[in-house]
Amino acid sequence: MLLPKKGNIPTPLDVQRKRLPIYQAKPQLLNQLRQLPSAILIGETGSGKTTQIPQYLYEAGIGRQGVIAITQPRRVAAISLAGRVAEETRTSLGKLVGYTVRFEDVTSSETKLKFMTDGMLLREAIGDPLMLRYTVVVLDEAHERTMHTDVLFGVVKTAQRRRRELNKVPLKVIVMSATMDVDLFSDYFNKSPVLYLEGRQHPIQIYYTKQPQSDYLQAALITIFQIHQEAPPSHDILVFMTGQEEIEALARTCRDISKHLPDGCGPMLVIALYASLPPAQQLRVFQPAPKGCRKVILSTNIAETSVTISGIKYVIDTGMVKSKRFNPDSGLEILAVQRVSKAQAWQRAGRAGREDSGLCYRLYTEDEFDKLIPMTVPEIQRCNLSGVILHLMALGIPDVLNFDFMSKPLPGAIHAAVVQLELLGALEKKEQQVTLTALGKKMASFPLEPRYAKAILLSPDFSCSEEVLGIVSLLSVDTVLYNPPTRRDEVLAARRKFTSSEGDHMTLLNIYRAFKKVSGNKEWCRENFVNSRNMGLVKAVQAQLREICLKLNMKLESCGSDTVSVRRCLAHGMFVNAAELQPDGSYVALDSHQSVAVHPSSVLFQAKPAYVVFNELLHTSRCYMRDLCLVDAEWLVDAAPEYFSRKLRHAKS
Ligand SMILES: Nc1ncnc2c1ncn2[C@@H]1O[C@H](COP(=O)(O)OP(=O)(O)OP(=O)(O)O)[C@@H](O)[C@H]1O
Repeated sequence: MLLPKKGNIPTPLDVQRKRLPIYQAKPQLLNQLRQLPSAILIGETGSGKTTQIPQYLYEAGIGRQGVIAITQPRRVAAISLAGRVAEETRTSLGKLVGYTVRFEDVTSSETKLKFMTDGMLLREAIGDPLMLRYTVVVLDEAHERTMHTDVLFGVVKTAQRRRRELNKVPLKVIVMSATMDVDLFSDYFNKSPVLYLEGRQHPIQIYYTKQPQSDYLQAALITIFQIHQEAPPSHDILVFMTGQEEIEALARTCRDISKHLPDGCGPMLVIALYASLPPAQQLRVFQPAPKGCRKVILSTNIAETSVTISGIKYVIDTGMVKSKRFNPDSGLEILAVQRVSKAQAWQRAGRAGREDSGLCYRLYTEDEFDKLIPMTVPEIQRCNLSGVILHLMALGIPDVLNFDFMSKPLPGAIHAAVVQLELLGALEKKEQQVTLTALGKKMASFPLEPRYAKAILLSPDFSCSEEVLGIVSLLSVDTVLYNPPTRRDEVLAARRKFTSSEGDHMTLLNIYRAFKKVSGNKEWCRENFVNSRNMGLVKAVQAQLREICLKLNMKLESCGSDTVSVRRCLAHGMFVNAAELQPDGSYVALDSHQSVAVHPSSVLFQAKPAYVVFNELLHTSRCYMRDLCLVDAEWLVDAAPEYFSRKLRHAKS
């Protein structure tokens, strides 16, 4: 039962639902959606697309034979939206309305409206490529163009076509966003009609800076406190920034400053929000601040789309985002801070004005805004594709190299991914035909990058599965260490106990072992600058990975103090990211021959070993390798003999 029975008194939520711009269009929308196999739906942020469309469909009996899936690029959105829709339908979460995200499934056999991350729907499709459980798939926030969303577009389109051919229950596809390239989407989904939703509920005032800002963090800090001094305390602030370290640092500064404000300035509750926070921690942003206290949320782009955080009146947009870029010539993926697109800027502004009128301060000039690219470049055109290709092969897509991508990956990127997967032993090429090997099939069972999956799968050969599982779990979480700049000497002293001359992976493993020895004792974590929340998440990830290993009948052993075995195993998984020390003290990435440097945060910053493997490249003033592990050249040659005999010779010549 979704709407109140006749005679029931409408609740404030019912009243709110009816005030949404989408409500006016409901009969007409349902009429069209009932007929159309696919539709593109465009409506302003906050018009009610995500929360209402699934309910409207269900109420009207559309797709009732199965489940209506609503995908979101981010888990925090999937969880909070499911909560909101459950509330609106007056049902308990997990019954009629549920959600599925990595590590969490809050659904039951009764669930008909299922919010999920696009990655989860993609994983489900491995076991059920026709998606027979679902009658409708709503692809929300399609403009985000994450790797998963783009692959999902193709997978959903294929499932829809195959179901028609096989005379199965049809699959309805609805693609939604406030900001997208409608022609591109419409063409891709067989010239689907585009439905436009008129109007927005609350106005949003946009302000630009008069001059370009050289230091957006400083500008953000000043803006936060200007608002804090002038606006009523119930008006909360949401600030968009680029990453965890920056957010934690600004949060500390805000907390410090807010202790010394003049009388008349109320208290401030500063909350950080970024992807690697444990889910419970992320959901704190949705709780109201105590009365008289202003909530200031410092967030990465994870709060950019779909979420409604009640109380937010002000949005401060630094205009910057940290995202990946891929160079298919070098095969290297780089994480870099860059300007947002116009679509992202509009989404950010759209987080204000959800419950009332809002204000958005853009910390850049109007001229700078005009120069932003209109749409975010799809991830598929700027990331390493090896994970996607592996996934598509596991889905049984016959001709992966010619997969029907909405936007074609860069020429060379697919080739680079295939070469990488061949090197890892996941694919074989026979007469132009690429097939998944037995190892590749196993690699695809892990929700991890192929190189980590490979290291885990090889770990029984080195009798070090427990250690490798621990390390991969540690790497799957943003950071488990606190590095407060004001307490640098204390941090260094505390870290020294765990520092391994064998590199960052082994150092992290030492810390993780010590953490487990004291059973995660909070006091110990504080003294050692360890983030106990993130460590808790590491344990959860490890448990999930262990479960997958057990399903694959792997023998999980610990190698105790034999760290050489662990490093050998890592070298076998991560050899594509290897670098060699040059006579002049610099490093060269062996795959691309690009010049790279050791990041100052690495324990190997001073040591300069001859060979290392690294996790990722970070591009700031230079191209830095982050998270390094000391390896022997012999192990690299062992891992990929032909490849390294070529590479090492080339690097030396
Ligand atoms: N968790 C919530 N708490 C309070 N109000 C909410 C919540 N979720 C949604 N709303 C209300 O419902 C409105 C519509 O939200 P909905 O997410 O459906 O919009 P949308 O059109 O999908 O926007 P967007 O494109 O920004 O995701 C919001 O503007 C807000 O007023």
